[in-house]
Amino acid sequence: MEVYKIRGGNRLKGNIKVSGAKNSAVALIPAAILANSPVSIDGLPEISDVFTLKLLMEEIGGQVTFENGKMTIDPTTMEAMPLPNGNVKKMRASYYLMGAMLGRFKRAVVGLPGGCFLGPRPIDQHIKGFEALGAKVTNEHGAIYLRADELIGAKIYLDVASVGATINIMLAAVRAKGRTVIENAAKEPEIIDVATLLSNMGANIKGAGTSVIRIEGVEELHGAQHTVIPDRIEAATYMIMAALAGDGIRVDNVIPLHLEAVTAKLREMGVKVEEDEESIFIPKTENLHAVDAKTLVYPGLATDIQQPLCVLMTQAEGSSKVTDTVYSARFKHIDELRRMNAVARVEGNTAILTGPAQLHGSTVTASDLRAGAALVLAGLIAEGETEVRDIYHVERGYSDIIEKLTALGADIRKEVITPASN
Ligand SMILES: CC(=O)N[C@H]1[C@@H](OP(=O)(O)OP(=O)(O)OC[C@H]2O[C@@H](n3ccc(=O)[nH]c3=O)[C@H](O)[C@@H]2O)O[C@H](CO)[C@@H](O)[C@@H]1O
Ligand SMILES: C=C(OP(=O)(O)O)C(=O)O
Repeated sequence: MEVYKIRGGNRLKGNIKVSGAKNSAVALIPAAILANSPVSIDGLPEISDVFTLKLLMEEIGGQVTFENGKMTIDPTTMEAMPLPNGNVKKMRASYYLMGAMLGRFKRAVVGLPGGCFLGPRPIDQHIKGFEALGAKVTNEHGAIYLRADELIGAKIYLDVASVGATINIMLAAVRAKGRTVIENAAKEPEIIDVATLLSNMGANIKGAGTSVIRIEGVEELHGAQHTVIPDRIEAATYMIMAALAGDGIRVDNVIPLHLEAVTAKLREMGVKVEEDEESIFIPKTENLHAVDAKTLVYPGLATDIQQPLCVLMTQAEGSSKVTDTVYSARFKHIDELRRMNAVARVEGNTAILTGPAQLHGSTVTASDLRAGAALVLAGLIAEGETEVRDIYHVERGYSDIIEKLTALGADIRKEVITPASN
């Protein structure tokens, strides 16, 4: 089993470069299925979700190269191969194969996705959208079967502003006949990024990034070149790390606008955040104040940053509260932080953390991606050694994390431990 071993207490300094956004990358790659010639995507993060998608593109017959963050996907030889099991289960966003394959082939078989368990994660809104476009959708032994004679544009009101449902419906609707209108669409920057690639492929999409997206279906989509936007969640994680353990850290390759909610919350806690055009500098933080926070859909504070933010709250003077309104059970990290001496508890969909607490190194387990990131941050400020287990979750979303943190002065390494030392 691979683990991270972190010796806490080092002060960190220097520049850290954010990689391309996971939540864009995992939709941009399946979008290539819709083209009739190769699609190239630059700036992709080297994370397991991207490697898994490369395998999935190949499983359905695509020719794929991936070098130095650039993936070129030739979709011309792809077929509507059923994907009921296997790689689709390793990640959440394999659900985008449903929309993209339905758009291109008018049929698909895709196993229900894996990914982070954050409490229930239904895909009913995706399915409602596909059905509205004319697909027959059934769940057979844990795989979703989608079939349509033709896709016809429709008006779809999402009951929840779901990122995945918005993108998935967009992927199918760009090849439907006529106009699709998605109302109460999610507004996350990754949706704009995917719409930009699709538009460059010849799609007709208006309103991405607002709550109403209008799509006029087209007969064909062609190849295109695209560069993925920076990962705002990775950036926010490193901003929090800078506030916890930094003696001056510049986070490079960011779009500050995408980070407004986290920047505001950090400032409220007493962190100095100096924004530049494409970077953010955080000088050494002296005193942290307790705050209350609530996760919301974009442009609110992202649920994906709630778990790392909890670590900062353990270091703030007083009692902080963070309520997760998107995933009410996303608190598995709290028990692990308590093992490290954090003073924290969960009440309903709210975590309450009292600080400042001197964290102690411990053996802890990452229950999901951002819980893992939170435990890495906690390990960096803990007294003694922390061992983080189940790091495969972390590697779904943080490109070169060991190299990036080591370059700032962190004492973190990956080790293989044998079951005997469990
Ligand atoms: C690959 C990817 O982009 N993952 C992100 C995406 O996940 P994902 O797209 O899966 O999350 P959604 O935006 O769909 O989920 C938002 C909320 O809507 C609910 N819901 C969603 C779909 C549905 O059909 N029915 C339903 O009830 C969910 O349970 C959740 O409470 O957005 C989440 C919320 O910002 C982030 O945490 C994930 O990092
Ligand atoms: C929950 C996350 O990812 P996914 O939706 O891919 O599981 C995340 O990125 O924090």
